[in-house]
Amino acid sequence: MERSCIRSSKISADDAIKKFRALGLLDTAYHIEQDENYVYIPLIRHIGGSINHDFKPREDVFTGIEKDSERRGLKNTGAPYIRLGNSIIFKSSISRRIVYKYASRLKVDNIYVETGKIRGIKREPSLKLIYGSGGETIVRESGVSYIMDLQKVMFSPGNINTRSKMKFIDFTGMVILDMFCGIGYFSLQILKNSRPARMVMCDINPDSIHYLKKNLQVNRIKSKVDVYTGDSRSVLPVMQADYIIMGNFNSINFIVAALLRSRIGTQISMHYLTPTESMNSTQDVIVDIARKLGYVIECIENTKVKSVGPHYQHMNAIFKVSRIL
Ligand SMILES: C[S@@+](CC[C@H](N)C(=O)[O-])C[C@H]1O[C@@H](n2cnc3c(N)ncnc32)[C@H](O)[C@@H]1O
Repeated sequence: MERSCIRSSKISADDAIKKFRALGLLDTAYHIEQDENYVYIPLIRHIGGSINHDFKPREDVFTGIEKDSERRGLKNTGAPYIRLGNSIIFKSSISRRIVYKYASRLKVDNIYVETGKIRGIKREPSLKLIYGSGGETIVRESGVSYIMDLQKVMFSPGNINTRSKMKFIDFTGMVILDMFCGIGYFSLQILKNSRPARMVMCDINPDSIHYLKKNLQVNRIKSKVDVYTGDSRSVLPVMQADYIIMGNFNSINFIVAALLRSRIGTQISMHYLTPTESMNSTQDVIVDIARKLGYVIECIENTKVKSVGPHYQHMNAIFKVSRIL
């Protein structure tokens, strides 16, 4: 259905959505949509700079299912779920008798229910398959296909902006180290859009490495890549990287391994979890830790990725090594 909307670049979409929600202009009856380059934010009316876009109404799925289910006296319709490619994940249990309706209306192959938290350092999801045969899910995002088994490896839809941001940076000719590569969340965007001289990738979860290798093939990556399975503090080779990606909430515990593989000018993109009240100061603590280890680093960017629960923030800071003492 044609609606007014603001077309935003992926990098600024989060801020724009927040702004229009705060102004009461976001039309929540429609899905926010995206294509290769832009995010389309539905608005309740025309404003300066808005354009028309064909949106899918949110109610389609729910109204139909709710009507059917009410007639049959069934509960938990309209339960929150997230969609990842050809699969959906319900946050809480749902009557098995209406599950197939979601499958047919949303045209998905697999339906899972979250049974607990993401487990351990390998970040293994706790998902129960309640519809379909499971196995591989394919998520297409910003021109990259991510293949994975959602019961074996995690995929955070909330990190979309940080992943797609990678495609706007030119990494041509650089040596990149991805210390927690997973299935290639960040590095596939880089490899698809730039031609680094070398990409060294590591993850401790063998299932992630299995899907990473598959994703490198499916996305026809031609650059030189070296893949390591194990703890990035112990299995990584001696090297000097131009850019280091640390996509792990505990990256602070890996700072020695990262600094040892840096040189003057290296940029380190570090993800970390911090209490909300420290979200603008934790980066200074990291600078101090590096200093004590003999590395002068400066924080050149510190951005919020997403809120994690009511009191914590997932942040991404970029540090530049300016001196080695
Ligand atoms: C939070 S996940 C990455 C999520 C991802 N950034 C996204 O966008 O969805 C962190 C990854 O670090 C890996 N990991 C944890 N400890 C590790 C270690 N010591 N060495 C290497 N990889 C590790 C996990 O297996 C997991 O794949």
